[in-house]
Amino acid sequence: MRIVITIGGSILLKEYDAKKFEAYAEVIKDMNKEHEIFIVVGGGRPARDYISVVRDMGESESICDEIGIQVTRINARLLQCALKDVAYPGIPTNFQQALEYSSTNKIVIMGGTEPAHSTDAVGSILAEYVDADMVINATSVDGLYDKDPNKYDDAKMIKEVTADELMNIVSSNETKAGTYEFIDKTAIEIIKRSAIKTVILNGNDPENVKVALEKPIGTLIKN
Ligand SMILES: Nc1ncnc2c1ncn2[C@@H]1O[C@H](COP(=O)(O)OP(=O)(O)OP(=O)(O)O)[C@@H](O)[C@H]1O
Ligand SMILES: O=c1ccn([C@@H]2O[C@H](COP(=O)(O)O)[C@@H](O)[C@H]2O)c(=O)[nH]1
Repeated sequence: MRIVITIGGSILLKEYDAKKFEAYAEVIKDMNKEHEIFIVVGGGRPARDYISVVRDMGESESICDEIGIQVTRINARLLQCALKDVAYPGIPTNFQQALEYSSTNKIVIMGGTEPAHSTDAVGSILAEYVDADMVINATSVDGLYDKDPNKYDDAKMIKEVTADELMNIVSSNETKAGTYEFIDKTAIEIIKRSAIKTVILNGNDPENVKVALEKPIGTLIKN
């Protein structure tokens, strides 16, 4: 299978050390024996911190997004370091480059592309562009809930959802730089039109990404 894995910066940089990058590198190398893997890395806390500094300077949301993109590319570079020579040694800045780099049979890792969406959208567009079979979105919660589980104790997890239902749940979310929480609307629109199987799961344990290939885990976005 051709698989796009999006990994939240919130997971990789939770402890600010090499361990999570190295743990992901092992899982990705293992999956790469049987599958063709593309990775998209998010910005996490560092992206939010930098965006906040630039916003305080009065810069536009697009400039704030651009700073966020730079951070996602640094995070992608860190994962590339952990994967060593099984990863392609460049970070694509667009989808055509990603496809070109993949022709080397190396694992392609990228961050953001252009302003006004999150790396979740990058993962969905990349999956459509390279005709992937599946997207695995590794985030910091077990999956989609009917409301933010970090704010509401009674939030209930949802195991399956359509793109339209998901859009309703996140419809009130903000669309400012660094605030594309959980999943953004662009990502959902692409998932809907491409109909590529997408699973959102808890990536704090990298092994969960492998589990998604074997059995239901997290939230499945169905057609
Ligand atoms: N309905 C919801 N279901 C699940 N999580 C939600 C929901 N609404 C908001 N959230 C929040 O979304 C967060 C996960 O998304 P977030 O964008 O922080 O992480 P990420 O995509 O994994 O990483 P990053 O964007 O930092 O690279 C959770 O911490 C949770 O609090
Ligand atoms: O293609 C992209 C990717 C990211 N951004 C901006 O960067 C931050 C961090 O990315 P996350 O995926 O949310 O971790 C994001 O909030 C955007 O502000 C972007 O504009 N375009």
